Amino acid sequence: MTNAALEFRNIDILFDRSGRRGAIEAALARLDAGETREEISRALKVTVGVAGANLAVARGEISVLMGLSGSGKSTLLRAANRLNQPVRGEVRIGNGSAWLDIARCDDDTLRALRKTRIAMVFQQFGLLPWRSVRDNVGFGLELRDMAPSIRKEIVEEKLELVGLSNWADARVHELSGGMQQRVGLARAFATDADILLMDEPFSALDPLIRRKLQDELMDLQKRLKKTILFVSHDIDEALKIGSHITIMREGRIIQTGTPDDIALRPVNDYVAEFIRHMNPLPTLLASTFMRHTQDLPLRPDGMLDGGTLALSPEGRVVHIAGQERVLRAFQEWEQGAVCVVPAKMSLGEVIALRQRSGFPVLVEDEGALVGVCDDADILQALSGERRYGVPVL
Ligand SMILES: Nc1ncnc2c1ncn2[C@@H]1O[C@H](COP(=O)(O)OP(=O)(O)OP(=O)(O)O)[C@@H](O)[C@H]1O
Repeated sequence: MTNAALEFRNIDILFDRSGRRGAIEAALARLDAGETREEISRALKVTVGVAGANLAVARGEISVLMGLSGSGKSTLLRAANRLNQPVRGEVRIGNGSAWLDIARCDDDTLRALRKTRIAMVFQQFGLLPWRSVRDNVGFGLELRDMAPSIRKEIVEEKLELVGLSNWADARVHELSGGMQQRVGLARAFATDADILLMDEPFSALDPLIRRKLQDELMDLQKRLKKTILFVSHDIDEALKIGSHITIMREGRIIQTGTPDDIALRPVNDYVAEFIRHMNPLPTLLASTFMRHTQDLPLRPDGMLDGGTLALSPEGRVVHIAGQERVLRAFQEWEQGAVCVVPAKMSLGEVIALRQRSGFPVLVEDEGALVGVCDDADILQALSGERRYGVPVL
């Protein structure tokens, strides 16, 4: 990938529990010979944290590492700022026109990268409880010896960004978990690092706050265009915020793809099993479960004829281009209106519109009619049949 901000190439990360010289080399030889993590652990007391990982994270995207506990997500993430040192492979970061290998660069370069390019947000916030919110947000800048006046300006701006301006003088321990996590976000944004590493930053929060912070993160990311590598063990979170998702199992990458790739084209049963447990309502988009117009029987009266939206009796089509207009359409609801929705509308919203209107929901893309969602399509999407060809039950 040419526009990658961060790239892992053939990464192996091993942890030696034996203390014996040569244990890592012996483990690598067994790994190359195809032995499993379990076999290597038993024979040599070496844990394979990550094996043969390749991943490119594009500039400005949120890339999510996803998998069960112990699958190697945090270990791979931590290689991005060398909190974990790979025994083989490269961790490449773009540096103007050249590439730097974080896994092998000298300590001064590493320190500089950590100060200016890569910031980390931890699950447990990593805040200093005795300091004020303001001083926590400015902590990274303080370490960089930034002049207090400039620091103050940046800190105020980031506090405003995460909606905590009124809490600047409070001590961190006075804040709720969700607010503390916002302080963590503001601190990461304040460093001006272009790459953010986030290790399950929201997992300690209750579901409502968690969803709100996910929305805020997506919004901030759109505005600030950071490159974010995000660890999660929650498939719904991954599908919601990730532009790419990487599924890991026992230290290995099983699949990397867009949310659609993962949800609609899982490479094996292991990935499909995750998808089986996702909540499809906010995740599946109309484009993924509609029936395409070319697959519909054409009607001589022209109702679904021709592939454009000039298709229904006057005043009975409601154009809905986005969330805001869905809500408005709900308020000014015209009974019996046929809904035309964009291809990016979620299953949950399509169901609500289908329910209100009493008609199948039509799907448009760039002004052309591309598909229709009727009850059968909706039920198939809910049951998982349309997603990967296998019913849930
Ligand atoms: N510093 C370490 N020393 C020894 N073993 C480690 C170390 N860090 C990770 N491991 C091991 O590497 C494997 C992968 O762990 P890792 O923390 O990356 O998994 P994870 O997918 O992030 O799990 P979780 O969701 O529970 O955080 C595990 O077997 C773990 O015990």
